[in-house]
Amino acid sequence: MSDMRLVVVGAAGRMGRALIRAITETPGAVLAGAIERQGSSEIGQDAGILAGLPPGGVKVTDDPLPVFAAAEGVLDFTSPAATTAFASLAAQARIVHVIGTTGLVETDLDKLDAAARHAVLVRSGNMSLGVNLLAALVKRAAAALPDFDIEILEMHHRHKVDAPSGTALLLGEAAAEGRDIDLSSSSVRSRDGHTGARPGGAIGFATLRGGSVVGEHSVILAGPGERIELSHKAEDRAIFANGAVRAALWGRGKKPGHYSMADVLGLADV
Ligand SMILES: NC(=O)C1=CN([C@@H]2O[C@H](COP(=O)(O)OP(=O)(O)OC[C@H]3O[C@@H](n4cnc5c(N)ncnc54)[C@H](OP(=O)(O)O)[C@@H]3O)[C@@H](O)[C@H]2O)C=CC1
Ligand SMILES: O=C(O)C1=N[C@H](C(=O)O)C[C@H](O)C1
Repeated sequence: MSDMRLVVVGAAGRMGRALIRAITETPGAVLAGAIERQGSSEIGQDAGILAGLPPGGVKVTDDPLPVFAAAEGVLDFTSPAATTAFASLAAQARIVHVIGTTGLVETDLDKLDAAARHAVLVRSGNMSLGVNLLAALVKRAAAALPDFDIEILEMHHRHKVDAPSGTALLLGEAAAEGRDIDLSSSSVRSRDGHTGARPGGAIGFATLRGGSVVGEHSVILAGPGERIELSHKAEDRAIFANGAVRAALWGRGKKPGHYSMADVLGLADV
């Protein structure tokens, strides 16, 4: 089979550059395009150079249509507005759309579901192997300890714009699934002032931002007289980028649908 032709959107971003490196290093994948927003100072730049590699001949452009038409997959770690627009283009081109963008709201997810009727879409708040395994462990722990309080703590770099992180929400969903409860009606997103005692069965979120932290998450299960902490620390964005490339290769030839990283990694039934 020929190498899978992949496009990176948001190519000049922190993840965009990591994705270009991951594609270049992965056998079976080849960089077929690099997209940035109109007006970006990186338009016309060689994507390899942008990612700290030797020049590879793919220039950054702001016109996704012809690039998607000649590709088989797109890797997208941008913003909710950009991702919903790219989803419609990827669906028209019938190419695999791997989405790492976080901060998506219900109306965005409806648009992604519509796109997934025509093309393969793989989306996860965290594309790393470690976090997806952690989610499976959290689901089990939450089910095994129904009376323990669950709190999710995360820290990210100072540039992150959404909270709680996509990973924190993914871990919250795993805990809620383990308890057979609905996350949106059980979560406590912030606390300030006289909050009253902790509601039983709540899943709490706490957010820290600062410096250059790539991503750290802890799920704390607190019971009477003892506490369990399940944690993941990301040290390099390559773990997310490698997961995204793996997802694209997995999605090649699959039926249209909205898939998760747990599907890609075979963890969906763990
Ligand atoms: N699921 C996962 O495993 C991971 C998810 N993420 C998520 O990925 C997203 C991006 O993170 P990060 O790389 O740190 O952010 P950056 O801001 O560094 O990168 C985003 C890039 O997308 C570009 N962009 C925005 N809109 C468009 C558009 N319409 N067309 C083309 N390019 C566009 C931005 O350009 P400009 O700067 O000009 O706006 C920027 O270069 C976030 O939502 C983050 O939470 C991050 C890491 C892992
Ligand atoms: O914005 C980031 O950097 C990250 N975003 C994702 C999230 O919101 O969880 C994944 C990772 O933690 C890094």
